[in-house]
Amino acid sequence: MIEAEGLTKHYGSKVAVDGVSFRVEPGRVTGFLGPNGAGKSTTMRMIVGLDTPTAGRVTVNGKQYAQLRAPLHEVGALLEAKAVHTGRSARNHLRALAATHGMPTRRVDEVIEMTGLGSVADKRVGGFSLGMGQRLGIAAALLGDPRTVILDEPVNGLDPEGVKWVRTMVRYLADQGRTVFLSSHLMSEMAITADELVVIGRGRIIATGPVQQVIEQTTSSSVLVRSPRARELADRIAGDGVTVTASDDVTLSVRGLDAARIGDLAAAQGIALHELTPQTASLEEAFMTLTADDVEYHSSPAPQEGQAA
Ligand SMILES: Nc1ncnc2c1ncn2[C@@H]1O[C@H](COP(=O)(O)OP(=O)(O)OP(=O)(O)O)[C@@H](O)[C@H]1O
Repeated sequence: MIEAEGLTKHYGSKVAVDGVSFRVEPGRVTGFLGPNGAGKSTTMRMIVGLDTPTAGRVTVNGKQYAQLRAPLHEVGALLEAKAVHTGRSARNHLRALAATHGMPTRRVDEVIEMTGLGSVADKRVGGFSLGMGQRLGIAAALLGDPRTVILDEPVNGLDPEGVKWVRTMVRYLADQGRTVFLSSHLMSEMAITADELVVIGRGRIIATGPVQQVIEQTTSSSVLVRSPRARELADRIAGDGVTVTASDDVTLSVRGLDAARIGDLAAAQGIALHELTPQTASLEEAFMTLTADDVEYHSSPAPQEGQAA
């Protein structure tokens, strides 16, 4: 279990993480989701003691990282998808890590097996593809058989097979009862991979909870309506809690009323409908809605939705 309380990090005048509180439970895959620069890496670095909080605290199984007696058995982390530039083989790289931390050599063979590195374990790490490098990073994170696994953007730059492998791996680790916390800036990926979400923007928590719940809370569905008397219909139904956007003379997008109610209201007015289609926002749209005000740099100004014509 990871618990953050009012966790804050300033770099000079820059507020990278701004009073975040959240819990990451064991036996679940928890996605840490946010746009670039949101504060994910900084938060993860604080969890494993690589950065010191300016305020607040974060604990793993009730203790701050520095207080853990055997940190590598408690927490394993893959923090940067950096290639290991070494002429060593993967096996020797892992053996060196294991020896440094007093772990048995047989554990190296186990993690090589777990991460599917068997066929390349004796090849030079310097020649590894990004995908193989990620597997090696995960193998290193798992060396201490940690109860908590933290992976920063583990699927970044991977091909579809590599992405699928990471997904299967984190599920396997969570099913073993471990706490699994992985970051991503991709909602679509997290929706498939994670059970729970912690969504962050500009250093602040925007949403937490089961994936489906976060999506439903964010996704405001609308109804596409076509009618030859669209403007008249818009005037009749727009009002408290109902937003009507006209894209042309015959087409409306209605929020705040379901399709059946719009159909009934139109029928009561004798207004013919040529189309009545519920629209559900995609996952990416839900994420964009969540983080719209929180991305550090907009590539272009966010479009404004117009009110009823
Ligand atoms: N060492 C540092 N010194 C100054 N500013 C930093 C430092 N590390 C991070 N920042 C800033 O803090 C903010 C949060 O960065 P962080 O890397 O934690 O975000 P992130 O969500 O992991 O994004 P990304 O996916 O782009 O890495 C950014 O504005 C970043 O520029």
